[in-house]
Amino acid sequence: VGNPETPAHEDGAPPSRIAVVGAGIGGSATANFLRQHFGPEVQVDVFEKGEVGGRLATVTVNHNEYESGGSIIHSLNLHMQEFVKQLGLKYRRNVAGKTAVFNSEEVILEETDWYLLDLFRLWWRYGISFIRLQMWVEEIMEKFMRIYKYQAHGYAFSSVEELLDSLGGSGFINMTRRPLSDSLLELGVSQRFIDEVIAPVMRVNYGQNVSIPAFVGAVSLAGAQNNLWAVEGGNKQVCSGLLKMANANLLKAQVTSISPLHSGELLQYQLNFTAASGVGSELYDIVVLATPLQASVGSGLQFQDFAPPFDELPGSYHGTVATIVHGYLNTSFFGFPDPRLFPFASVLTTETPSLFFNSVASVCPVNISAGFRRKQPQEAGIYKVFSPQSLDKSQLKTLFRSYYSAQVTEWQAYPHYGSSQGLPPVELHPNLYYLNGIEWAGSAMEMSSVAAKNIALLAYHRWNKQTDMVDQKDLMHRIKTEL
Ligand SMILES: Cc1cc2nc3c(=O)[nH]c(=O)nc-3n(C[C@H](O)[C@H](O)[C@H](O)COP(=O)(O)OP(=O)(O)OC[C@H]3O[C@@H](n4cnc5c(N)ncnc54)[C@H](O)[C@@H]3O)c2cc1C
Ligand SMILES: CC(C)=CCC/C(C)=C/CC/C(C)=C/CSC[C@H](N)C(=O)O
Repeated sequence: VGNPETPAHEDGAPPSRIAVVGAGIGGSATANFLRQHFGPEVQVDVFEKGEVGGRLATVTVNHNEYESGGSIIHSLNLHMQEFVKQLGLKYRRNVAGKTAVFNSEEVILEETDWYLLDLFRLWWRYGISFIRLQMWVEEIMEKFMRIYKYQAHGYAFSSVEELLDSLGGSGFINMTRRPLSDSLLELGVSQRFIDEVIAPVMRVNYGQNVSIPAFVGAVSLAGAQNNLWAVEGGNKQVCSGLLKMANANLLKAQVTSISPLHSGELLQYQLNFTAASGVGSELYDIVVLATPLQASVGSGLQFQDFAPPFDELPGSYHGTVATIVHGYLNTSFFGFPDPRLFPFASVLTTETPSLFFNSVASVCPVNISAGFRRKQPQEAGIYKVFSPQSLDKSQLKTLFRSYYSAQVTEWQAYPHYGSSQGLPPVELHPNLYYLNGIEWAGSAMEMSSVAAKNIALLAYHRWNKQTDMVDQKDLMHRIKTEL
């Protein structure tokens, strides 16, 4: 759409006003990076129609908060790590707990206290599938980490395809197009391992099956490793912290439409919005849309007067329900009549039509005081259940012997992978950028953060017509030889 080469200003003046639509991690990180690149003078307005944090949110039970959206962060997610450092926030390590896999009749796989025994069991059941898988994920992570070097050197990409190509060549792009199961079978991973281990991980993390693309499959598997952390006090604090650090103006308003305004050589964008106080309209030099634009998500944003016309993007988002339950887990349902003998903190499930939930896990509050311990199943505890639909009373009574409360969050959670072909564009119009296309490669806090840094760099280079910093090839080599 549009021609990215058209300049907004001919005179080399910096932009005076930039708008970001959405104050999730993507929008907040964008505001922060825009401030870093464009300097202290530019006005950065961030529009948010709901809560700062977006899909990073908590629910409160008994005066404690629990993550109901994005909850875990990988130890090699360096943007998230850097935000936490810069904001003076603290890490919260995962409190160890054992995982089991349930197939609707019995627990088919269980972690024990003995690492070597677990390894032996995996080898006995699946051969060397798990070693092959581990090496595959490590290799992908290693290539993915190149992005931090490229971005530190100021390089930007005009599309998600260009970004992926620079990290892992055509192999990475192909991984966004072919099913995870095909890639793993080709790798020599057994069908049994795919059914009993990989499928349960895809169900808990993306609510979908092993036909999701291999790239997001690898992101999901990285999210099942044991080097994970979260932000003490709640992940959404990163968003409010970044907005503050960026000295951005937060406007609690829903942007209802956007249209380009040409006046001679000058191109600006008019944003119309609705706030509690009424409707408003503002002009901006650069606009970043940091929210999914698929119809099923309902951003309420309309594109007006774009030639050629431009509208919502194809594809849909996947509905996932997170239910935070305070109660007594019905361990009999999993084949453990005596709750004292149920050793698991989380139960994943295989792809079984009769199962009405994807996973159930005992969860820790966002503030873990010293000496915190997980509740035993014979005690009332706090559990998070992921399911494709809201749980009815009888389903809740199946999973819990009794419960005090059940708080439901219905998310348009992540792309419904396979509902659209190809990856959405980053550049929608000369100075109008779209962040959330990256989710179609993989949806995670760090993916939105990587996209945020990329868009801030791209907007800066486009504004200053620095074409040599965009879509450069062979960056590994170039960086090695740069002074
Ligand atoms: C249940 C669940 C669990 C997850 N678990 C993890 C996890 O453990 N680890 C991980 O890394 N990721 C996880 N994710 C994914 C992660 O949460 C998302 O990828 C990430 O938060 C997306 O951030 P974002 O800022 O790009 O989008 P969003 O958070 O969706 O932000 C978009 C914002 O834009 C606002 N907005 C929309 N339209 C308008 C408008 N017209 N005007 C003004 N504002 C508007 C919205 O209100 C929203 O606040 C999970 C997601 C879900 C739903
Ligand atoms: C972007 C890279 C390289 C790694 C990110 C790995 C990661 C943290 C993936 C998590 C993905 C995700 C959408 C998880 C959802 S569910 C999380 C958790 N199991 C929960 O119970 O909330």
